[in-house]
Amino acid sequence: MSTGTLRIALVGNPNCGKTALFNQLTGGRQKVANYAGVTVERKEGRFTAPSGRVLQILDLPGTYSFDAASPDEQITRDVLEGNYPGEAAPDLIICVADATNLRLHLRFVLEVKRLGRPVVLALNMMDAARRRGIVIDVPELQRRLGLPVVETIAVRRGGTRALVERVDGTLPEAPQALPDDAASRADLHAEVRELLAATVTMPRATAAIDDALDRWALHPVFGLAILAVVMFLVFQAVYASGKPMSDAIGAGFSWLGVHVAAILPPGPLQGLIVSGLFGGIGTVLGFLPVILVLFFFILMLEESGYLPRAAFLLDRLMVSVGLTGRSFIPLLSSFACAIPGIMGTRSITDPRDRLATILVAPLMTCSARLPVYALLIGAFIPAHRVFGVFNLQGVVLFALYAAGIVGAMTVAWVIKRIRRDKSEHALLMELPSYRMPQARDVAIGLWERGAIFLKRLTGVILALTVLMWFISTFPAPPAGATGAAINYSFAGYLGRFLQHLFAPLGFNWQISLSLIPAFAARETAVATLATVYAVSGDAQAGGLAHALTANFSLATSLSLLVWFAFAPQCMSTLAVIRRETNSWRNVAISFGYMFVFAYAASFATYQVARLFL
Ligand SMILES: Nc1nc2c(ncn2[C@@H]2O[C@H](COP(=O)(O)OP(=O)(O)OP(=O)(O)O)[C@@H](O)[C@H]2O)c(=O)[nH]1
Ligand SMILES: [Mg+2]
Repeated sequence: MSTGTLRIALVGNPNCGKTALFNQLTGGRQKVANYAGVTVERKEGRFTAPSGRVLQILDLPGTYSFDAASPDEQITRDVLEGNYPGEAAPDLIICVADATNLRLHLRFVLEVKRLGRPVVLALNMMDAARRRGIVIDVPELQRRLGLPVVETIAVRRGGTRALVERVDGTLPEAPQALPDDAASRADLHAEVRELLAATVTMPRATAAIDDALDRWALHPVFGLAILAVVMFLVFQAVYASGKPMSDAIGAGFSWLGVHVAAILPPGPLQGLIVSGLFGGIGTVLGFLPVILVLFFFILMLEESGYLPRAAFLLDRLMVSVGLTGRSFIPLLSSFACAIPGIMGTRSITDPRDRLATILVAPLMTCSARLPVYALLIGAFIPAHRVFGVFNLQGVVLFALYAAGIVGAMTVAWVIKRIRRDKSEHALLMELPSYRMPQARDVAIGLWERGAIFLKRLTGVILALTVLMWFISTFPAPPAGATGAAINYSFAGYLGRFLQHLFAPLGFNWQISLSLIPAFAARETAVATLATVYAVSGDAQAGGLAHALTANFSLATSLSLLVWFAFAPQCMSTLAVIRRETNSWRNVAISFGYMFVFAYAASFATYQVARLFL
């Protein structure tokens, strides 16, 4: 048996389970979800096969055809042909096909075969195929295709054994390379039909249970009602289950802070630990459960197969404002963070639709804003019941998310008005089968989210918080000063300077100051307010929420919530816009319109709220 690294690429139609296979083989933790276009970048992993040979596996974005139309499909094609910069063509291609949907997937298998490179076909999702009574004559398929064919179940432990054995053996012989042009591609349909007739017995075209569910989920009226109820319940659940856990953690840190303060000698070190670390970082950390609960629901939706249905339902609405149904999933990913959302737009073929989606994605409420929202809502919005069942705080949170969505639709509509090309593109989107979410995938997703949050917390947020503590504490007030010490610090001066700009929005100098680090990482606004009020001694009794109610009016707090809904989103998002669109102009447009939008909306909110509240 030969040694040395064998380089293997995983290819196939979107949503056939390539990434699930990759994770199973390499122990990786890449994102798996039940819709097309999850993977948009090449990802590499390796493992050692039983023979001792190292296998290097490349997970690639799904591809419908080599007529590569979208940027992510182009990557796949370049890698396979050895045209990807700095990378030789792979030694072996594992072509993955969804066994429940061979009619669609076999066509791509034939295209891959024409490349004339060694290929193994993995018939994945065999569990689902068997459940539906689909019978595949594997030896016959293998003979007709002239390629080794193995069955796999990527989501089951041991479900890839046959594949590993095949790949670990001798390299299959390369099929004959054939020219790849439009005329010969047309023949592929006939070839697929023949193969199917000879090797696959389908009891029925689609699963009866999917059809029954879709009659409701895709219904033009009930479908939308179901979608609205699902989203609304998610936010209620986030509030009902996440908030008590967050409060408990927050209370734990205040308690710790008080006790640690008693041990440490008074002085700057005590200040840094109590105000900066326990006050600032502890407060932000408290919001981890809220974030995880939200993601739990998003992951369940992603895995169940419901999301593409929602995209389908909303397509008409999205097209009418100048987006496409394809924008739905990137926009939904932006609830986590605009960065993966903007990268997810790579699966949108039309450059114009893609740019519109990139420009509005930052208006979706990212999880970094959740601590800011939760803090202000907790401090200012009473936990009344609405209609006896709903929590008013949950309703306000839902409204803020809705404001982001409505804002995005409005901006997209304006973009549509401005541009000259008004053509619309029909949505051709595959609806995957409904699936029970896999505990492992949900766990991986939650773990990743938690890790990202903690990494931010101990990295950029910690650094900014310490910096903010420093400028709030130094220079010390001059001898004989009468005001609070913080008024004489750098932070005091800087905050008061910025307040000139933000006073019309009802922001005091502390808020104005907190907007600066928030531009690097949203959550830091919370940490900064916590630190600033802790340094000035206001937050000691009753915690930050108490200090806020004592220092802000309800009008100010509403204005601040609105600001965070629309404000120019963080520096890293702007950097990704620059990278993905390769244009500084788009960065400037994005920053500029969001600043004006947020300023105007907060101004209106503050002035109106002041009149009525
Ligand atoms: N029942 C079953 N589900 C599977 C199997 N393999 C993958 N899945 C599910 O299929 C869905 C798609 O899996 P992914 O691994 O994200 O698919 P992908 O091919 O990487 O998709 P793209 O990155 O969009 O091209 C997920 O919901 C998986 O849990 C399998 O063998 N059996
Ligand atoms: Mg994938």
